[in-house]
Amino acid sequence: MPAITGQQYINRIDNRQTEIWHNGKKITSKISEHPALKGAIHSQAKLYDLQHKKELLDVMTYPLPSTGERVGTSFLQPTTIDELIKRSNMVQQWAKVSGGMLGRSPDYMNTVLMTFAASAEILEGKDNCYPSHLVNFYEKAREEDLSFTHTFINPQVNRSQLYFEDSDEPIAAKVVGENDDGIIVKGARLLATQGGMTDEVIVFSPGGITDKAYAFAFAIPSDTKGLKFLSRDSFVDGDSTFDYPLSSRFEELDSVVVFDNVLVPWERVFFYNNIEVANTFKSKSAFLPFTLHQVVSRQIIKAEFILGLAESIVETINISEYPHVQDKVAEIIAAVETMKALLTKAETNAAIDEFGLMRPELIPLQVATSSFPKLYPRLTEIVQLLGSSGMVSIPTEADFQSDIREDLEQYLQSAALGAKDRVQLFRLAWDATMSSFGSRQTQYERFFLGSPERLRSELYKSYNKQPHVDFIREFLR
Ligand SMILES: Cc1cc2nc3c(=O)[nH]c(=O)nc-3n(C[C@H](O)[C@H](O)[C@H](O)COP(=O)(O)OP(=O)(O)OC[C@H]3O[C@@H](n4cnc5c(N)ncnc54)[C@H](O)[C@@H]3O)c2cc1C
Repeated sequence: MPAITGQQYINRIDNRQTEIWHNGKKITSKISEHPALKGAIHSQAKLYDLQHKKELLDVMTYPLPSTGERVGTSFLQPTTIDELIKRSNMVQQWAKVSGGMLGRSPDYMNTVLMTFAASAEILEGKDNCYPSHLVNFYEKAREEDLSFTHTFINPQVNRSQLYFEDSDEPIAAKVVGENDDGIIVKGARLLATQGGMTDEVIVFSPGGITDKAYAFAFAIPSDTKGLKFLSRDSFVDGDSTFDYPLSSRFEELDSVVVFDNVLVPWERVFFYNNIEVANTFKSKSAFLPFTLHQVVSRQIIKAEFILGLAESIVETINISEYPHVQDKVAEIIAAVETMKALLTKAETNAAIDEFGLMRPELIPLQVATSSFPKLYPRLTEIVQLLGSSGMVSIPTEADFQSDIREDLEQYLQSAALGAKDRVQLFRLAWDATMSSFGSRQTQYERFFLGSPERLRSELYKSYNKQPHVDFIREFLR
């Protein structure tokens, strides 16, 4: 089955017996009908449907050389700059559906898996490493258009550098045994966004491993025996897209993943019991440049969404004449254009890497992704500052159908819009920046790639500063 449709995605997710716990209960209904999950699942289905739109076919899919069947572009291993740009066009096409709010649309993990498989030769000849398993799994995922959640970090128990887990029962997931069929994993991992609403979960060591029991990488179906997704409380307050324009459609949920003596079949183990590989595979692989390329492509759409939102508020209440308002919107414009310029530089300076991939230049992408955790909270703050009391003068759809409708229409009208349209706009601004959904978006942009300080430290370490130091030396001569 090549690139799937939305309905195929929904059927597959519903047919799985995935164990998801939500608000004190195990979900027993169809997952796609559960109030906390249905919005994001149906939005994700729309993404898959775009793969079949005639006019988008060449952006969203590509033909497999072996069979000619069309598969999703996010699986494409690019060998030319045109193919690299095709990848970012595809990411942006999907991101536009949610204004960039679906952080873990399937292209994110498809990209990650694509890079891991392209770099599988790193595992060749190493102890307890199975490069062919990784390549086979990538090909299966590409041909069946599988969707993924992932867990790359350990529970937040004690982050001191001196901490070693010594509890009798594992907390962080570790290998507790192996047999003819595979490895057995027990313990927990964080933080699977979309946990339960994907076909599979991909699990990689968090890095900085000193005990080989924690050194592993594998992928298993979401409904594997013993695997549980413990979801956080939902931020969906209702189905109305007028009242909750974003949370009703794009609430992805985040979950703790519990492995209760889960058997991972050998053919799904990429490596285990190898500390050196666990600590270096991601950094030696093509993971970083291509994942950041996906991330920046999406973040541009999100910044453009915020720009559109801010300017819509400005026009609606007619505040464009004030210099500080122009200054604030210009700040968002500068963010959008800077992010776009960085993406263009990364693509223009792409070059073939050691794995034969057309790799985007890393530094501009690191600059963009290490800036965005600071930029995004500021962009949402600007929306709040421009919207002022409008951000909370937001009656509901039901209010507009009640006896107070005439009052609302009279007193909540604005320079450019009637009351209902104005409130609809401000509810969107509220949901993007102030609701529990909006606050989580800010936290997501701050942390989803790792802590912002670590991103900037990586930029510091990888940037070639020497020419600039030489410049100063020359200058002082
Ligand atoms: C909304 C959201 C969705 C996410 N989705 C996913 C997902 O789908 N899959 C996934 O695997 N992960 C996901 N993550 C997890 C994300 O990767 C982590 O939040 C990130 O790596 C930071 O780890 P942490 O949350 O454990 O923070 P911690 O490491 O516990 O950090 C807490 C604080 O301590 C500081 N700190 C910790 N260690 C050090 C140190 N050594 N030196 C200096 N300061 C330190 C940090 O800077 C931070 O301020 C998600 C996170 C969020 C917020």
